[in-house]
This record gives sequence, C-alpha cells and structure tokens, in this order.
Amino acid sequence: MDTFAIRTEGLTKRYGQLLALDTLDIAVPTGSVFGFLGPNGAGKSTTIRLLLGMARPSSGHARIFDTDARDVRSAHRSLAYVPADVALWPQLTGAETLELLGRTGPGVDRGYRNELVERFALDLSKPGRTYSTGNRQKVALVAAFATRAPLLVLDEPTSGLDPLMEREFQRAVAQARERGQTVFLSSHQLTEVESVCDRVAILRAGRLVEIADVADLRRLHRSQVEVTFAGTAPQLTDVPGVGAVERLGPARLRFTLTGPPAPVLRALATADVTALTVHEPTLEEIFLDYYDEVAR
Ligand SMILES: Nc1ncnc2c1ncn2[C@@H]1O[C@H](COP(=O)(O)OP(=O)(O)OP(=O)(O)O)[C@@H](O)[C@H]1O
Repeated sequence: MDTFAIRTEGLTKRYGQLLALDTLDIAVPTGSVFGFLGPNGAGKSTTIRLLLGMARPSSGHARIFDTDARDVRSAHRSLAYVPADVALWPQLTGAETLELLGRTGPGVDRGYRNELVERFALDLSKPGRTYSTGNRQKVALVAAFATRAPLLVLDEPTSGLDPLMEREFQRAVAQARERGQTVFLSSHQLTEVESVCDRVAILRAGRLVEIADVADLRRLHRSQVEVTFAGTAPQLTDVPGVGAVERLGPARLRFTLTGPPAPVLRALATADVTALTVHEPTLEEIFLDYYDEVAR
C-alpha cells in the first residue's frame, strides 16, 4: 500500500483572472484522518473537485494512491465521496438508493451498512424526494462508510446533522480509521475536526497557511496560564514565550504562553506559587488566530 492516500504537487486552479488554488502541496498519510479547513471561498471545494477528477488543474497534479486524479476510472476504484449538497434520485427509496450507490463504488460491507442504517436512524422505505437535508446527508454517509474504499473524501458532511447524529458520524470515522481507511474531511465544524482528525491543513484565499498534527498545532499556539501566589509576584517581564501579562487581583496573574514552558517554569519557581492552571487553545481559537493575523 502507498504511504500517501492523497498527494498534491503544485496543484493550481485558475478561473479566468481568479486564482482559486495556488500551488497546493499536501500529502495525506494512508490510514490517517485529515482535516481540511478554511473560510468560505478558500478553495476547499475546488481542491476536492480536482481530487475527484471533476475539474482539471491549471498546473500541478494530484494523485490518489498511485493514480493520477485525472484518471477517474482508476482513481475512483479506491475512493468514496460524500458531497456537501447531497442530491438523491427523487423517485428511488432510501433502500434502492443505497443499492444503486453500492453498485457504483468499490464494494460494500452489507452487515456494516445495516448496522449504520440503524445507528443513523434512517427510514429506508421513503422516496428520495421526501428526505430532509440531514437525511439525504445520512444516506450518502451510510453509503460511503459501508464501502471498503481505502479513501473516503467527505466535503462538509455533517452540516445538516443533529448532535446525536454528529456523534454517530464521529464513531463511524473512528471505525473507518480502525479498519485502515483514510478519511479526508473538509469541514467548518472545528470541534468535530478537533475530535476526529490526526492532522489538519488550513487554507486561505487559495493558499496553504498551515499543515500540522492537531497536537503540534496546540503546542505551537498560545495557552492561557493563571497563577496564584503568596507574597511577592513572580517576575515575568522578558521571559521567553510569555505575553499579555495581566494582574487579576493582589495575588493572581494571567498571561499567554507560546512555545516550551521551561523558561516560565524557572521564573515561577522563584515565587511561592499556590495554584497554576493552563488552558490549551482549542482548534477554534487557533483557527481564529490565523485569520486575525492575516487580517491585521
Ligand atoms: N466554477 C467557478 N468559476 C469561477 N470561480 C469559481 C468557480 N468555482 C469556484 N470559484 C471561486 O474559487 C474560489 C474558491 O472557491 P471554493 O468553492 O473552492 O471555496 P471553498 O473553500 O469550498 O468555500 P466554502 O467554504 O464557501 O464552500 C472562490 O473565490 C470561488 O468564487
């Protein structure tokens, strides 16, 4: 099996004057759950269209395992896809739709599909035209998760799901990972990405602004630290990584910390610290930081 399920090199897409995607280089390790984030218009759907062979790159290329994404017949043997706006055949029932989708993909685990139908509480007897947005999304998700496709490409797949179904979605992603499948997840739901993804790429205005493991992203960003002390306050001026020091009361300080904590621990050790709390940034805070930085 290849090391990477998806690999793009210099992937670029222009629409006339508009550079929708600018020399994107990403590599998605096989077996990982990879989050693909960015504000509206960042180029996420454009990337997905290029990966699916639905659009042609202006330059550069994308590979799905060892196949060029433009070779649709081959590439789609190893992937299943859930679009952001799921359209179903109005006259087919949910059951008929799952059968049809099952025949077009790379094979179906019927036992697992039945289990997913139960878990997602899908009524398969109704025709497609009567399904709500969320239910259409559930049909597409069940069809994709029930395949044995080595790669699942999911484009904002949970925007219409309620919290209970969101939980089932996260379970299904975890099970896909356990089976060794790779999941490429484009999403605006940062808590979801934080709980299911190993690694994320952040895109802005067609350019990659960050690609990192979720755990490393946290380490690289500001944590909030609160410290309570007895007697003299610890000296925090000029301590590497410390910023925005604020006095919260006569014996309490708050500051932000970026990078390794050793210097600040040494500084704190000179005072009589009675309590210390560290709040690591959430993915949402990190994400907003990127946009503040660029907007400034
Ligand atoms: N077919 C097209 N013709 C012209 N411009 C396009 C076309 N498709 C996308 N664009 C433009 O390319 C840019 C990237 O759009 P894209 O749909 O990839 O963003 P996105 O990250 O998926 O956004 P969203 O989160 O809103 O879905 C936008 O400026 C968009 O207007």
